[in-house]
Amino acid sequence: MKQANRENINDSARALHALAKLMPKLSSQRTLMDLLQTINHTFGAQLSWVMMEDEAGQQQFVSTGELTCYPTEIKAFLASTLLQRHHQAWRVICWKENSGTLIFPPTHPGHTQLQCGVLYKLSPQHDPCNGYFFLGFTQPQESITVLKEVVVILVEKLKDYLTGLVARERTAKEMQRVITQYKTLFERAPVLMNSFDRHSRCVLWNAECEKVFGWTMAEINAHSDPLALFYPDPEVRRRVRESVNTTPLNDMYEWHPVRRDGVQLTILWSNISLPDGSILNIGLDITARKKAEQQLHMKATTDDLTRCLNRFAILQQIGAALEACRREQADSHFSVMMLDLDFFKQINDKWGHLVGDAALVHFCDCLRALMPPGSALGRVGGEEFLLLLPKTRSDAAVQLSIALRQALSLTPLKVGSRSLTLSFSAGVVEVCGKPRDTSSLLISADKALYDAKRGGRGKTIVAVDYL
Ligand SMILES: Nc1nc2c(ncn2[C@@H]2O[C@H](COP(=O)(O)OP(=O)(O)OP(=O)(O)O)[C@@H](O)[C@H]2O)c(=O)[nH]1
Repeated sequence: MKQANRENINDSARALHALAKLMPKLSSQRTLMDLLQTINHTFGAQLSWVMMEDEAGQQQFVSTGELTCYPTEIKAFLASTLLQRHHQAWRVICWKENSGTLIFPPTHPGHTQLQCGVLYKLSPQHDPCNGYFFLGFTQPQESITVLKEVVVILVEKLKDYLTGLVARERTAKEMQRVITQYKTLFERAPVLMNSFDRHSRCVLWNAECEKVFGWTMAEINAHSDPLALFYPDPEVRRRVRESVNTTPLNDMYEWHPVRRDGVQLTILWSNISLPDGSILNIGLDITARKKAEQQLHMKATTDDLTRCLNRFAILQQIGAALEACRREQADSHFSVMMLDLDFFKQINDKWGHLVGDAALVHFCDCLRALMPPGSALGRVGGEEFLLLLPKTRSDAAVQLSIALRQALSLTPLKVGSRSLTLSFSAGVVEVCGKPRDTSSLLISADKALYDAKRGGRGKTIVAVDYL
């Protein structure tokens, strides 16, 4: 009897010693599986498991040891009549023998192998750490009642870890949810989003970027200077780099990066420099919108037949030239020439309306070929045109009209096998010093043109009254 008591005391001492050694290892840095393995190893157990349930009813089951067991077996065991009957009452239960018959079905090796076990109910329901802890042995444990007490102390300590674990998992889940949300937003947003680190390596490149530019992130990073793929001109690259701001801007800047196939795009970019030296770029591809706007502007300012400016657009340009002259800007003198095809009604009547149209186009083509850079041609009426010649004196304008007459006679309009030589009259107004307004300028040009017509057509007259 004394011998048995001494052995019991030794067992208790061993168990307490093991517990003391184990305590420092219950570090929150380890995984639950690691912890259970350490517990098994410390107490010489062949099975340990933890079954936990969170507020959402989601169960987590971790088991380790020489004996394998599954959540279904444990659930059935926990729901067993005995445990349910004592649902409220018990905190810790220990089985001295045949605990395997309670837990495992007869076909499971653990059914006969598992002898002793201690089951601990972690906390009441709805506690953040709600669940069960089990420690089992395949060998009979003389000191099982001592182990039961040791498990009580152990689990109290373990609970701190498990509570932390539950909180960490909840935070991790929430973070994962937020990350997934942002990732989805980043990936699927119909805006361009990318980021480059401080070594100019692309670290983020969303699906819209790949779709719009045609490059994958790997392809971009294979290039020594990824920015050069989009902006081949070093000067433009320098300006792009300079545009990066440390704070997000309300305004976005318009840039014209090149697509993989060489097509130039119009993108509105907001480039933000982040504290770690990386750059986040958010952009909007407005290439199609810009093109539509340009087409609309073209339509609103161009004459359909001759492709020169329409009345509204050429008068606007003449108005702007007068305005510059009014502000006495250097080199703001200019000439305006009003041109009108001679006997155009007869061309229509003799050759037909289509040939009349072709004559108008031919006349404009010949004139365009001679126009100095910066000048503008507009159609103001049926066969009447206005030519704006910046920094041009009236004698140079007259010379231009002479050159045009030569060109028209050298290259008559071909109509089948026949040729049609066009003739025109013109009135020139030179503007320098303090000008008047557009309408008085046009009246002067019109008068000069009228004089040219009355004087026999095919000539150019300079309006002297305007000078
Ligand atoms: N084919 C064609 N004819 C046009 C167009 N617009 C105006 N016309 C015609 O141009 C002719 C202009 O005739 P007029 O104003 O008498 O001038 P003109 O015959 O050139 O005579 P002068 O200017 O005095 O030399 C008219 O018959 C108009 O119908 C056009 O877009 N296409």
